[in-house]
Amino acid sequence: MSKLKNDTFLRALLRQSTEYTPVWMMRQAGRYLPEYLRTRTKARDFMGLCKNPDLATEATLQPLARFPLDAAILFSDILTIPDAMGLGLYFSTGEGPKFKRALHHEKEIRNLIVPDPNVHLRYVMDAVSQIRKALNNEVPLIGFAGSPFTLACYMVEGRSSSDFIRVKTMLYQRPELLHHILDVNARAVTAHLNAQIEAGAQAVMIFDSWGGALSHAAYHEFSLAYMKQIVGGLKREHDGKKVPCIVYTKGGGLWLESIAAIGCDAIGLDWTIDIGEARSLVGDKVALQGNLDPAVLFSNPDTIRTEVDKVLLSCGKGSGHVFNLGHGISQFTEPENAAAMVTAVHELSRKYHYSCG
Ligand SMILES: Cc1c2[nH]c(c1CCC(=O)O)Cc1[nH]c(c(CCC(=O)O)c1C)Cc1[nH]c(c(CCC(=O)O)c1C)Cc1[nH]c(c(C)c1CCC(=O)O)C2
Repeated sequence: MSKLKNDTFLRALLRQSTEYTPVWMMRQAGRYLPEYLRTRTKARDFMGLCKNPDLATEATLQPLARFPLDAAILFSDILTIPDAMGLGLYFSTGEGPKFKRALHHEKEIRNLIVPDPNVHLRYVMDAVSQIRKALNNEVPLIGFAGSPFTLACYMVEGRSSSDFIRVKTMLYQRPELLHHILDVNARAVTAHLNAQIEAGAQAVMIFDSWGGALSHAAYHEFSLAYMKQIVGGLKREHDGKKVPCIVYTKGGGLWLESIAAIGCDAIGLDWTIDIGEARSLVGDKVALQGNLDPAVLFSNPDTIRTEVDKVLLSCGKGSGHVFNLGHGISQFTEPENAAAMVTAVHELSRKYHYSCG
């Protein structure tokens, strides 16, 4: 396998020196791009896009054609795993994801099985290999999955929720039942990420979008413990290269030291914590990824530049930082403002890196 032309992102995740701070954006392929909306009309719906490797490749490459990003992320969704478990994922316009067969009864929960990623999620692996070919070693490809707890939120609620009443009721009333779901999910996510690594993903990220809704104790028991199990079961090397792993808990700012201790290479930060403070909490144990408030991109290029510099300044000199938004880019973002962020990171970050010469 030939050499990556731009491996800045992978080096930063491994806390090796780089000339500038690499940058990508969570949800970088998506509805804020008019070309994505055009691609979406070629499929019946969003899942039709995910399940068609040609279209998934097209969508993955769109943000890279516009912005000089330092990494690509597989176009897919965290909910492909519960879909492969037979829960019947669908998206109704304006309402987000839903499941036809949410987990309402104990029998359904006891019958859950870990899907074979190379059979039931073959379309994801096909997309990964096709995207790798199309990227032609320009930048690395990130594979991903949801955390066991975040997946359980959707599987039990059956849809997005603002209060997670069902899953939290289960957590306190039938903890052993939730633990069963989480254990199946952790095994499914491990197998899914390892299959993505074998298909060509050069780094992986676990999205724990709802772990931050838990209490301190419940987060450790019901979310972090299962992410630790996954991290421990990942293939950390493929084709002679290290495959770094990023763990992102939205709202996880209070738990950074425990997250850093599970063996991941990097922690994704949302925008609520000061990145310099995060650095002093975790020391040089892990790299950090983040953490501009996505709402900054609703402003203008000058303000964006100022806000980017604040994050870089707080992070300080040295290696181990991947610039990103603190959560996914909003569908209402002007693409020009995303461009301004990427340019600002590349230009302003050079002064924070020690030159190798
Ligand atoms: C919770 C979650 C989901 N999916 C994901 C998460 C974790 C990250 C987070 O917290 O945002 C992760 C995800 N979803 C998508 C990606 C693709 C890669 C990328 O560009 O980052 C990734 C990494 C595509 C997508 N996933 C989805 C879209 C929009 C679908 C469309 O075209 O209408 C995209 C581009 C749909 C989706 N999928 C999900 C929701 C809640 C929705 C609706 C979101 C909304 O309406 O804003 C579940």
